[in-house]
Amino acid sequence: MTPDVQASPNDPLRDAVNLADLEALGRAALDRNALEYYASGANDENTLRENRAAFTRARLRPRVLVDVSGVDTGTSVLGLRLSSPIGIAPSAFHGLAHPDAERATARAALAGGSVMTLSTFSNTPIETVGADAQGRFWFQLYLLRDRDLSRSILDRAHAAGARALVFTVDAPFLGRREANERHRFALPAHLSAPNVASRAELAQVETDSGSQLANYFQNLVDKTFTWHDLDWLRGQTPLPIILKGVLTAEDAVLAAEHGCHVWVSNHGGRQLDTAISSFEALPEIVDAVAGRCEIYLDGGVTRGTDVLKAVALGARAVFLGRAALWGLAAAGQPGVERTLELLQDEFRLAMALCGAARVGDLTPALVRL
Ligand SMILES: Cc1cc2nc3c(=O)[nH]c(=O)nc-3n(C[C@H](O)[C@H](O)[C@H](O)COP(=O)(O)O)c2cc1C
Ligand SMILES: O=C(O)C(=O)c1ccccc1
Repeated sequence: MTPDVQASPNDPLRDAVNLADLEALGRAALDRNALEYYASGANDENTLRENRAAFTRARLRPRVLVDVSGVDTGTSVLGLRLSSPIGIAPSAFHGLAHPDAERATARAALAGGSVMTLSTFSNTPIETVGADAQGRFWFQLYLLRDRDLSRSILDRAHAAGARALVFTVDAPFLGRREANERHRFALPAHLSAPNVASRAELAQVETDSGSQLANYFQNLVDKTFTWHDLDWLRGQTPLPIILKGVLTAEDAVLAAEHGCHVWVSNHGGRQLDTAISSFEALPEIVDAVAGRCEIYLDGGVTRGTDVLKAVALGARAVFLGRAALWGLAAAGQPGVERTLELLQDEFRLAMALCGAARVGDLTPALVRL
């Protein structure tokens, strides 16, 4: 007789039953430099923790005796069909996680019927990722002090098939991730940021104190940009513009008035420590925007019930930052696919147990804050 252990060959990805299992696999695959870059939040990491805690505190009010024999998790973002309201947030330097870097993430998003947001600071050129993603990608912009370079990046993203421009507005300066300062985070020599700078430029960055990354970023990114300049940006690209890093009703109203969509985020707790959790910021933003634009959310999403709560309260979709990186570090493309699959399965079950057969059936009445 064959023992059970042999009947089920050891496959760590298949054996992972939730995103925490994938996180453990991903963490184990990284060296200290990469792990601290991915995991860290700003300062005391209050906001990092609070993003998770806010989801956990909110309680569900499930409805019963609804036909949930065929739950449909499908939705759309800016007209793009998604298999569920789960996308991948932009994060820099996927090459720290896996040799296939952003190409693995893009292929996983395509395979999973999701959408990937490609960071300005990817290790892979926009064109390569665009070809892999086959239209299932948005491009995230850090506006650079070099406006000509910014413009050329925008042109390239559009030409490569990006469906939207995600303009990050919460990082004129990088928050202080103290572990990265203490251990002088540096991009390994084999990696570069081909959309913005050559490896040679990167190597010239002052490294005798603190994080190489923070210095590098500070030199490149524009800090003068205001609401008045949005019309300029509007003129540079035909793509829909999403402002990422909005946390207040006031700014959400300004975004809508400027014809932009809103991405509720505190950058995964990596920028302003003690900033409000994105989940707690959501209701006032939904209220203020009053249907004028789409609203997305990221920060601490690791459970199907997190997705359900955010969507019930008015988010069109949620996006995964670190969760996708852990999957990527664990196993490349199949790891990110598993992350998306596990979370989508959890979301489907949560919908069924809440008495919602369609994403459109998710309403604020399901959530008690
Ligand atoms: C390692 C790392 C790198 C990131 N790089 C970027 C970036 O290049 N551009 C950006 O807009 N946001 C960046 N973010 C923020 C994410 O887009 C997202 O807001 C955040 O990770 C969501 O929180 P979560 O990690 O809890 O899911 C980064 C986040 C992490 C963890
Ligand atoms: O680390 C980050 O959160 C981030 O947004 C970033 C992106 C590029 C370079 C440095 C930091």
